[in-house]
Amino acid sequence: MTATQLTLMQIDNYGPWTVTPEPRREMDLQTMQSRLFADLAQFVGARGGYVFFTRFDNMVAVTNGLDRTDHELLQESVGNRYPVTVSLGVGVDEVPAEALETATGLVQNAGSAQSSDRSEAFAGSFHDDAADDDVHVAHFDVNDATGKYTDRLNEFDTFINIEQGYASLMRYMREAHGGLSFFVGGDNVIATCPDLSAEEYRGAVDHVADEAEVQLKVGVGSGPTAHEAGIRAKHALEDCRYEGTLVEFA
Ligand SMILES: Nc1nc2c(ncn2[C@@H]2O[C@H](COP(=O)(O)OP(=O)(O)OP(=O)(O)O)[C@@H](O)[C@H]2O)c(=O)[nH]1
Repeated sequence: MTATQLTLMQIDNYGPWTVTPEPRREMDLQTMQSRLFADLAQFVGARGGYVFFTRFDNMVAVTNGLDRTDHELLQESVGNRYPVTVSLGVGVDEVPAEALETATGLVQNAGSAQSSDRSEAFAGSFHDDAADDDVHVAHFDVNDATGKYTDRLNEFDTFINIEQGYASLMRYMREAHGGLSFFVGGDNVIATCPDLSAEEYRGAVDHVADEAEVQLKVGVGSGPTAHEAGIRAKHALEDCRYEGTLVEFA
C-alpha cells in the first residue's frame, strides 16, 4: 500500500509556559517558535521530509523516510536545546487527513496539550515498505500575485486576498479529498494529498476561483519522500507558467 507518513509535533504544556511565572514578552515567544520551526525544518528536510509551521505550537510533518530513531533523536535534541519539549505522534495512511487523525489521537491519548504530566510522549507506527509514489505533493500558487496584489495594494489588503484563497483551498481539499494544505509564504500553498486526478485538482482550482475570487495554478508531483514529490511539483508548476495552464503533473 502506498501511504503518507505524518508526524504531529506538539509543544508540551506550552500555554502555561507562556504565562509562567507571568506573561512572557511576545517577541521572545515568536523568536523561540520560529527558531524551533527552523530547526525542525532543517532536521526533517535533511532527511527528505517536509514540516509545516501550522500554528507553531503544533506542527505537522510529512516524514516518509524518517524512522523511529530519527524521531527519537529529534525529540531528544529539542529537549536538550529548548526551554520546552515536544510530543510526537506518527500515523500512516493513503489519505493524509487519516494519517494525521491517527497521529493526533496518539498524542491526545498521552495527555492534554496543557498537562504538566505529559512530556516527550512518543507513539506511532512507521511506513517501512516504502514505494516510489508514497507521497503526493501539490504546490499551489496564485496567478500573477505580484501584478494583481503585491504591486497594487497595501500589504495588508494583499494579505487578506491571499489568506482568503488559502482558507477556501484548505477547507475544500480537506473536505473533498482528505488532503492537507499549508500556507508556506508569499502566495504559495503546499498540500499533501492522496493520489488525485487532474480533474480533481481542476475542481479545487475552480472552487477557490468561485468562492474566494483567487485564481490558482497547481503543479503536482509524486515520490518516495516529500522532498522528491515536492521538487517534482515545483517543476510541474514551472510547466504551468510556461504553458499557461492551471494544472500540471510532473
Ligand atoms: N515558499 C515558497 N514561496 C515561493 C515559491 N515561489 C515563489 N514564492 C513566493 O511567492 C511570491 C510570488 O512569486 P511568484 O508566485 O513567482 O509571482 P507571481 O506574481 O504570482 O507570478 P506567477 O506565479 O508566475 O503567476 C514570492 O515573493 C515568494 O514569496 C516557492 O517555491 N516556495
